[in-house]
Amino acid sequence: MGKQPNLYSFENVDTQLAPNLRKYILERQSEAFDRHGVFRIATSGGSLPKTLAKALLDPASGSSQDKFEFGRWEVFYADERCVPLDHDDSNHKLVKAEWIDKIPAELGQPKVFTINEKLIDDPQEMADEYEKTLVSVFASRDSVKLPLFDLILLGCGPDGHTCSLFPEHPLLRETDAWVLSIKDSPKPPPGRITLSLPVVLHGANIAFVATGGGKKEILKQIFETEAGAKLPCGLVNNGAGERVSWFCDTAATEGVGYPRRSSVI
Ligand SMILES: O=C(O)[C@H](O)[C@@H](O)[C@H](O)[C@H](O)COP(=O)(O)O
Repeated sequence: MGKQPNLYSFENVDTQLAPNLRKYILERQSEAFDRHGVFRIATSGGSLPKTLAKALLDPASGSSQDKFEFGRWEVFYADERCVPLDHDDSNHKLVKAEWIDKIPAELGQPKVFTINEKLIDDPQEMADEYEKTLVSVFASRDSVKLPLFDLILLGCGPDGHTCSLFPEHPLLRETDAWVLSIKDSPKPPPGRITLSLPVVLHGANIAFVATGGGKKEILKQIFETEAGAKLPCGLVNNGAGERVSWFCDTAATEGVGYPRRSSVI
């Protein structure tokens, strides 16, 4: 398939998608440790954290020799809602409840970079501060043009959005800032911060997780139409090519003509 994104499609999420996603993430972890001794990931919210939890923590998903070393992970948010960290709309609250809080002590604890909840009324200020956090971790903006995440884990909205980058929104044209704010998100809540498209495209690896029949129409558009290629998910596919992998179930890929793979090699 050359420089094209990989589209993996599995009959079953628990017994097939999760173990394959586990294998994929273990490989990315090992590459990252070789690269710089830590594994830097960014994650979205939505339905992703629940599926991710199955890949990361369900013993049925892999052999005991293959271990995640969470103590060497740094976890960032690809997008976050401007709400307190204990609010039901918080992506951090969801991610924490789904897997971070469930990590067995012997596997270590990741370092998690949350938003500053004191800034929830000022999304731009929050985005600027989160960008400063990235700058402090990924070195100065002067020397590093874009932060290099080892893995960016994303969802795909029914309208083709990803992170909090929505179709035809002016934020898609932002080329300077690493972290952007949005006050008019079509998906509630309206105030959010998000990684910019150039930061997402720069990721060493980008994985989408999209499951269920509710995703099939948008996947057909993204993979098969010119209009779909211009949606945020399509822009990631086109901009990052073979660094992009989609982990889907057959309900989501039904009718998609693009070549599908059934296991991570
Ligand atoms: O804050 C959010 O809403 C998410 O981070 C968002 O980017 C999500 O990943 C997509 O909307 C897909 O969500 P679903 O997987 O629930 O459809």
